[in-house]
Amino acid sequence: MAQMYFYYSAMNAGKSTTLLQSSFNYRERGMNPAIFTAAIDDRYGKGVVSSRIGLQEEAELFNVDDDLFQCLSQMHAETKIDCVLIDECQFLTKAQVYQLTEVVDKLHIPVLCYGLRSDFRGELFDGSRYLLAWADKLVELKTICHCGRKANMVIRQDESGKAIADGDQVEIGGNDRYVSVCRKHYKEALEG
Ligand SMILES: Nc1ncnc2c1ncn2[C@@H]1O[C@H](COP(=O)(O)OP(=O)(O)O)[C@@H](O)[C@H]1O
Ligand SMILES: Cc1cn([C@H]2C[C@H](O)[C@@H](COP(=O)(O)O)O2)c(=O)[nH]c1=O
Ligand SMILES: [Zn+2]
Repeated sequence: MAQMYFYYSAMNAGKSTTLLQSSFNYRERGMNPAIFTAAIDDRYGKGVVSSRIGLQEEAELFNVDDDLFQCLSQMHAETKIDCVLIDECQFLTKAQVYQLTEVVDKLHIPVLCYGLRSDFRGELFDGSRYLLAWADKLVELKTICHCGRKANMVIRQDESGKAIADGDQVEIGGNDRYVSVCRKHYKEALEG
């Protein structure tokens, strides 16, 4: 039976790498994965899933207004899709997470979503909120803080490296703007 998976972590934990490994795995068995990533995350150029380890693959883009059930139904009717892989799934809307559950329940295609659980303020992203609520399987991917503990929080830094407490939820960036840390060091960084 097809299921929906949410692979979540802080930044720099290997989410994109794991997605690209899954894609390779499907392809080497002669199957056809459909890969999507957020249009707003253009760090490596548009329409590509890219991991820090150097792997890359082309991807379809999702915008907040896209109906992913309609889009995937159409793609599946043209060429059979064996699984759906979504990177940066924290940027999905509530409606899109619902549409992806329809892909699982009506089209019987497994959907594997990869993304952040929480933002730099420790708040859930909308996509993550509904994936945590509706996914069949929740899988935590781990990265480590400078102290050796599991890093489950992310600090956003200013130009001088100081932790920022407030701001827009979405600000695209990489290791230059964000650092994954454990909860203890997250609190210490914000307390200054
Ligand atoms: N050259 C490298 N060789 C092996 N691992 C690397 C290399 N460069 C980065 N990494 C590791 O890759 C991981 C980040 O992978 P990535 O898929 O980009 O993460 P995420 O999508 O979760 O932000 C980190 O654990 C980092 O240490
Ligand atoms: C914590 C946090 C992150 N983002 C952005 C920054 C990146 O563009 C992505 C996450 O990238 P990953 O390495 O693939 O995990 O999300 C953001 O907009 N707001 C935040 O609070
Ligand atoms: Zn720590």
